[in-house]
Amino acid sequence: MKESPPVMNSSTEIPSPSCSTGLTTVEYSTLSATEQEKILHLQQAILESIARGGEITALINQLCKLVEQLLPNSVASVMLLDESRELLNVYAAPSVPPEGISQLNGLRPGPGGGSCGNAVFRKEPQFVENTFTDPRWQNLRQLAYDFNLCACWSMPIFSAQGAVIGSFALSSFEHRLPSDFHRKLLEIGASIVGIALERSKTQESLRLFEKVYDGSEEGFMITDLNQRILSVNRAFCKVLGYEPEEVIGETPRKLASGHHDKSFYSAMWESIEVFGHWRGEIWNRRKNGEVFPEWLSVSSVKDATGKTTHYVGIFSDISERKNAEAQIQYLSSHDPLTDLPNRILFKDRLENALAHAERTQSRVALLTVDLDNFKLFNDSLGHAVGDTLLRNVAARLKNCVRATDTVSRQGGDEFLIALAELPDSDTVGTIAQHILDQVAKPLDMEGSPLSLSCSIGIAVYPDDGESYDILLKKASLALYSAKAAGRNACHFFTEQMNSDSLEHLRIAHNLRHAVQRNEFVLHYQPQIDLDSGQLIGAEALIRWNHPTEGLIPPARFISVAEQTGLIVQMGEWALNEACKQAVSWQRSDRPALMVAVNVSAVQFRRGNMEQSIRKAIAASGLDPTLLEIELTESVLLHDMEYMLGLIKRLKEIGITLAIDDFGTGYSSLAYLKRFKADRLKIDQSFVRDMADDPDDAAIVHAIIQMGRTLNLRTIAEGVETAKQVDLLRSLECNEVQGYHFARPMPADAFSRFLDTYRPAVRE
Ligand SMILES: Nc1nc2c(ncn2[C@@H]2O[C@H](COP(=O)(O)O[C@H]3[C@@H](O)[C@H](n4cnc5c(=O)[nH]c(N)nc54)O[C@@H]3COP(=O)(O)O)[C@@H](O)[C@H]2O)c(=O)[nH]1
Repeated sequence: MKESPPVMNSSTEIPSPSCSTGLTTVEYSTLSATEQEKILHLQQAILESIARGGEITALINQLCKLVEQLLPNSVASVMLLDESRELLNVYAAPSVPPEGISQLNGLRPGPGGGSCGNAVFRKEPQFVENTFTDPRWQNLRQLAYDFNLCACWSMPIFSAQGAVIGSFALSSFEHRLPSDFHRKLLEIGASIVGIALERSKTQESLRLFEKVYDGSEEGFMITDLNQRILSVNRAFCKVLGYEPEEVIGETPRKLASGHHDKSFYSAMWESIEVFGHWRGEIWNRRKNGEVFPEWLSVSSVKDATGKTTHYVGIFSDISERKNAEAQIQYLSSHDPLTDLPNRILFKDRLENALAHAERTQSRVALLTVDLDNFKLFNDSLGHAVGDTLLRNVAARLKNCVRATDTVSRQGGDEFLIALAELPDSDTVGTIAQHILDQVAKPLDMEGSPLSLSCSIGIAVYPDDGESYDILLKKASLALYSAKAAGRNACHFFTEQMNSDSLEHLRIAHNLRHAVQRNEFVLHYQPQIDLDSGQLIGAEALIRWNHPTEGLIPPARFISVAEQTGLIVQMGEWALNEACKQAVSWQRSDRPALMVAVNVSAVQFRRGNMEQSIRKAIAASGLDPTLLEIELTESVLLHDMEYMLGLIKRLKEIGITLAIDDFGTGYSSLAYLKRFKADRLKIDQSFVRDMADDPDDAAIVHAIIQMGRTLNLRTIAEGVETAKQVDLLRSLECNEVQGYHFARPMPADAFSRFLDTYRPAVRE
């Protein structure tokens, strides 16, 4: 049995010779005075060693040597059972050569296992006078011969519980039997070894406990039955900041944080009394006053009779874990960019506000806020600037509402606001207008002012709905409507929006079939050169020729087609059809006609525009210089580098480029130059009122000037009156398009128009 050395102290008792094994022992009094004296010397020597605090192996080796001195011509040995309790190994045999030890190791106790094997097997002393002949030495005969071990006397060693753990033996180089004195030596030897090993085990356990107790990361506290602290470990002192002497004698109440009421402690002590333990989270106070969370386990310690004698508390400081949990909790409920609550927390807060509003009969408004053209800023100025803009907007939104309201970021440039406890809907309108004004205030971006705007959709509880989902859906519809109405506006939800959204779904469903059945037609609207009055081209405009509803204008289905992606197929068809048609109009007696085709942003993102255009030209045989594609500014600014490359390649084929709805977007000179646009189409919203509104006239004038500076032609769309024509001419606009000249018409009607058209004679 492998044993760790014990640490013995001077209080360790030398066993009384009569209490060694419980076997019949030699009476001390039967020994002679000299023998008694020798035994006393032996005990004294061992005691001195113990007093010096020697190790157990050294102690047992010394014992062997001392006993050997008392029996000349002999060697002493201690063998112990291994952990399996099946084999004996030499623990100490200071005078036996190593070869002898290796022959002895692994000895199986049994009738032929020599004196030690038999002592352990039979649990009683074995005195073999002649090892060469005795049957008990049958399995060890060779050893006896090799080392001239003529006789061998062995005494079993017992544990405190009475189990045999090994043997103490004296092997003699002469055939002989032990005298009483020798038997006494054996008894004392076996007894000392037994007790020393036992002590060693206890000491080891104690040392282990001490190690755990003092080396532990967890705080330990031991109290008596009255909860007076008896002992605390190092971790306790480290966590709580007390020295042991500051808490010993006190009760754990010294550590109380005041965070728990009486019932908490009563429940805790009830559990300890009934179940013997309590485990849970508790807030305690450090010496410096700081309150911190602990994971505490308190157990009662009972004696052999089951009576509680002590309480042990073990705890760990869980502040860090709690902080990490709080951090995770925060991150999972907040947007990292703006620090605003995210969708999950927003929903929770709104639902609480709704429950409160139901009780107090008040109103709650849900606002969906979306920045106008944010993507343009993000793509053109870079994401770092985009992030700064979002953080600024978040701060402004928070400043527009009360602390009890919630502003949240849903991702991208979308924000949600919950306004709680509102007296009426008018207040919402006022707050929404304030938000529009605040967001529209120029931002200082590293010295350059930057203007943003936003659109807001509003749904109000209980008028528009009673749940988060319904209010969100309705506020989103209202937002959609605000965007469609030209942005920088706030719209309250109306039932009309609901039916519009149902209409949207219906269109999305039918559009798919329309694409399969090819239910589209192109109408063409003439474009006139203002100077000469000549018809120079046509804009191809798609219509849905619905089997039951008749011609449906693009305003009703283009955005749905874009959202569903169907625009890619529809746009490809329009391109092919317009090219074919333009070729069919070509006749020697007619001037060459340009055909302009609208191309949506989605076609650039999802389709292969370059290939589609090349194919349409190849299939129709149209001179590429007679094809113009109309793009809005926003298409060009999305993924600018890619678009620059693509437009460059298309222009190399000869295709021309018109910027549609010019004036409503970014209107930047820089990108017009980079993209080498050919024509600017002045948005009809400016043309419509230019005759009456000097601001619109000024914008039209500025666009025409800008075009001239950059060597671009300008075309005004939506021209309906002669007055507008005159004004545009005076501003030196190049071309015009509008109902004043002709509405968009089917291809055959356009063909007839071509034949009958005569430029108006200018006065
Ligand atoms: N991606 C594609 N978009 C397309 C395609 N065809 C059309 N469209 C887009 O739909 C928008 C609306 O088109 P439509 O209803 O045909 O309106 C055009 C004209 O009918 C209208 N117009 C022309 N003159 C006047 C006028 O004097 N008064 C007045 N009130 N309206 C007039 O303007 C529209 C032409 O606009 P524009 O394209 O900006 O030149 C249309 O704007 C396209 O965006 C398609 O095939 N693909």
